[in-house]
Amino acid sequence: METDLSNMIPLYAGSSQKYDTVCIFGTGDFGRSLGCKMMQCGYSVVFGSRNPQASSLLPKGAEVLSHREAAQKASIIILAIHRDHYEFLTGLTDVLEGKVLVDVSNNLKINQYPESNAEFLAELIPKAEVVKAFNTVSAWALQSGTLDASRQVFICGNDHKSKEMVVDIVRALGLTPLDQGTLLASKEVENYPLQLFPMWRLPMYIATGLTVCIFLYCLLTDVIYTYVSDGRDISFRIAISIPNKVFPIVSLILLGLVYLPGLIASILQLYRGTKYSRFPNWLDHWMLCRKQLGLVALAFAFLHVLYTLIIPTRYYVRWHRGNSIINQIKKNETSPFETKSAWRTDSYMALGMLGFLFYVILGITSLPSVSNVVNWREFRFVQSKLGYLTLLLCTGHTLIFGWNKFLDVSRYRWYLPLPYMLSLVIPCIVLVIKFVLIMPCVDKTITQIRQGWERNPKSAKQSTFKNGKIAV
Ligand SMILES: NC(=O)C1=CN([C@@H]2O[C@H](COP(=O)(O)OP(=O)(O)OC[C@H]3O[C@@H](n4cnc5c(N)ncnc54)[C@H](OP(=O)(O)O)[C@@H]3O)[C@@H](O)[C@H]2O)C=CC1
Ligand SMILES: [Fe+3]
Repeated sequence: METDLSNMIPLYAGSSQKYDTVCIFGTGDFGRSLGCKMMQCGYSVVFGSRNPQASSLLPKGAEVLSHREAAQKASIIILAIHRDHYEFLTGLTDVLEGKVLVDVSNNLKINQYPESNAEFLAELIPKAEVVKAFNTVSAWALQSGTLDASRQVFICGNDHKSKEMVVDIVRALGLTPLDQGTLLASKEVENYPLQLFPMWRLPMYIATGLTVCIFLYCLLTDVIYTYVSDGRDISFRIAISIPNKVFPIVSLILLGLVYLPGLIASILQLYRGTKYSRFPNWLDHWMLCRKQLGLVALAFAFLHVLYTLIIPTRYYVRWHRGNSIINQIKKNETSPFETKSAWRTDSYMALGMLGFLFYVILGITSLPSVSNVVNWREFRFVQSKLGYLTLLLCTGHTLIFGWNKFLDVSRYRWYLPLPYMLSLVIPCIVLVIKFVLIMPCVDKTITQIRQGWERNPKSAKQSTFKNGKIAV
């Protein structure tokens, strides 16, 4: 920790607003940061340490005593020490009896021990009430003014009153308490800080897999095909031309994948005739990471826009343009103006720009700071209606870009479909299914099912009971 806490002056030192005394065991990074924050908020803090005299970095006004003396001064003891060192607590069983022990510890690996640290502590000191809290808040965040995500404090414990006491402290520190239930939940809570972007993992795997596959496909049908059939080296296309094919293809496929699980869910509900039946786990997980899929899709669309904007400045494009003008001058001819081509290029660009605008609106509304200020109906309107409109515009953009290229057999290299055609498969499937589902007769049944109607109530109840959980 770089900040010297010993120079920090508690905000409320000497003020009339004083809370209870809280004891913190351990004068390490976390103990010191939490202690300082608590003193700033009006708590008296007493530290319990192995070496009370040697602790020089502590905030001014903090009392440092031996573990036994410190524990006697407070009804809440926050254990800012690692689980491996908990054993010494057994020697303090008599003073810890009836006290609230707050376990803040984390592990180095997911499921490192068979039981959670909090459960281990509860077994070690059965006569104390153990509450798990603060483990997702970093010492750094406590010192530097908390970030939004680290403001949440997950709390779990078996005793309601003890949990309430911890909730009060959390609130007083300006943090947000989130009750996670009994100590049974502590294992999950301890795994939270060890999970790295859990909802981003699947979208990133899909995006990386698609990017690699489509890049190789374009490389094969463009650079390698030209080299093998004509002996020409057009490998320079690897830098801009091929990525600018890959980005829109991946973006459109990902956007299609954002809306596909919702449709699969509707079809499943129609087929089962009830909503009171769980979706398969893969579908649940897919639905949960739709926002992340959409944001990755937006990033790819953004790259496509950037790469397209720099096209006129490329050497190859400038050379090609100059060359064709010189050729026309040499032959003393002018290529005729084609209204059809003008219409085609203008309309695919117009659809592309509009599609991108809605894409950006979708991305912005999915940000928590924006989605928090719109109500559920507005959020659904943007994410569903505007989302399908975006998909429609972007699919239209790609269809017009492709135009009648698919009719030209010479374009099919090694009999493989044109790259842009790959991007259309999923979006077209999604749009067709959506079109069928919004037909009044189908839509009416889906709406009824979503309002709780069941085609076969008896069997639905049995399956709900069997699964022990109700799908919403
Ligand atoms: N650092 C962070 O950002 C976060 C930490 N945590 C958790 O907080 C706890 C403390 O972390 P942190 O402060 O970073 O760790 P440190 O290593 O900085 O501090 C741990 C403290 O525990 C005490 N200690 C060390 N060995 C023993 C022992 N054998 N017996 C008794 N006490 C001992 C020491 O205090 P003394 O010398 O005073 O006895 C030491 O300063 C950990 O469980 C960690 O998982 C949770 C969230 C975030
Ligand atoms: Fe495009």
